[in-house]
Amino acid sequence: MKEFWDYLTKKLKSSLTPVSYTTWVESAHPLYISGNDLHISVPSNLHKDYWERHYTEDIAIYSFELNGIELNPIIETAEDQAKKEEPATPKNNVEKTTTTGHVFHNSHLNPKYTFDSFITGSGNQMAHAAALAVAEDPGTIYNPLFIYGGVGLGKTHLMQAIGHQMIKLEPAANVKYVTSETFANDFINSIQTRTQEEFRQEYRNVDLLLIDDIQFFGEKEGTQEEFFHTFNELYANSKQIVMTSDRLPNEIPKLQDRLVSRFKWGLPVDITAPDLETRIAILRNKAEAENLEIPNDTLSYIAEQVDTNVRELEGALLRVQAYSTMNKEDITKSIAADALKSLKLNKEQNGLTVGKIQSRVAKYYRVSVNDLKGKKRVKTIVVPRQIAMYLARELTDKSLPQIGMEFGGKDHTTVMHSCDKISELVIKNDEIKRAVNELKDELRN
Ligand SMILES: Nc1ncnc2c1ncn2[C@@H]1O[C@H](COP(=O)(O)OP(=O)(O)OP(=O)(O)O)[C@@H](O)[C@H]1O
Repeated sequence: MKEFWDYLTKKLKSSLTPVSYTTWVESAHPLYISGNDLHISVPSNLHKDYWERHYTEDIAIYSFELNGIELNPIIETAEDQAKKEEPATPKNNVEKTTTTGHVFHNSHLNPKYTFDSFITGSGNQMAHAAALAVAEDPGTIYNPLFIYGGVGLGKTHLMQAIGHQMIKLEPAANVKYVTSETFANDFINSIQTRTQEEFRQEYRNVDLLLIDDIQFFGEKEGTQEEFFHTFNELYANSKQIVMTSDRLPNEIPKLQDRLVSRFKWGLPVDITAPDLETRIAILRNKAEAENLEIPNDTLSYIAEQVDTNVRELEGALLRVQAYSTMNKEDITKSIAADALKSLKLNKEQNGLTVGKIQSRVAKYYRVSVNDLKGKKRVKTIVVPRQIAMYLARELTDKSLPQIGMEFGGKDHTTVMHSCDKISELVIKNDEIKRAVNELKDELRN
């Protein structure tokens, strides 16, 4: 089995890009041969699907080439194996390495956002595999691909990596990346300048359409209508569509049902916050790219300080770098601690807690803190409760579920809805705007 596996992987390696090889092949392991069946272990259903579609024939051909037997692959995930009685042989854990380097040029894509520079970990493994599958086989299986998750977790990076990879594999491919706002603005401009036909040509003649932050479509009826037709046209022509959002399609307020249902046709994959090991790997990769010499204990220290968001993690590294340059000292754990002290203080907002916010808001609106934490649905309590949640989100670094917990164990979607509602009212309603500003000033001092 080992001889065949070495033979197979060598063959596959010569025909795949390094990132495809690492993702699909290195993550798989042969388990055992029973009769002519070769059992292979893969990390997820996505990998399974990929192996079944791409390598079944290769395995038969190469096994025949090597020793005259046509092996038939049986691809299994850990779940499949757990369901069976057959004991699986232990897997070798192949460590994953990534390299930085490739830079491609396309006016809409950030050259840094490639698969090579994207570190995978438990929070994004599924999204990464789906993105790579789409880049290699656009418009076929996962169409549309819908990537969702919290702020700064790599959605844009992954989405653009699909664009780069597709251009790399198919240089003539027409790839278009836009934010949902740009799409909306282009559409409005086309109406004003009577160039709707050009607009349609531009958006409907692409091989891959990447639309970032689709949640902002919610408010815009006309744009949704136009996007509906763009979507249908691309879909009908088997062109790939990839979207990102901070939430699932059905959680986007005011998104038309027909779009919600279309967005669910393909595959929704989420990205969650990276664990400590992934954060360290991201920092190490970034440090290498910037030619920074940083000891491992210091990288771990920085990764421990910032646990919510990759953008902030990168910011922390830059801060440490700037601090060490300013003080003309090498980057060490103690330099990192000094550099991040102010960041920590800032984040703690001079001891501002959700509890404090609740008491101030309760006092302002002459309701009780228990009312804010409770379930009463009367307007005189609902609005202050929503404002308190909004301020907790704005002024502390607590996550949506953490805030929900402090409001009597409410769900994170309730907090999200409250924050959206108040963000909207702050623009439309002068009274709310005044209250929010006064409370913010009071709480900050
Ligand atoms: N897994 C990762 N490996 C390497 N870099 C990453 C990873 N995840 C995120 N980043 C980096 O973190 C930064 C923020 O990522 P990105 O802009 O893609 O997040 P996002 O989820 O689209 O955020 P937003 O919700 O604000 O649009 C980028 O510089 C990106 O390169």
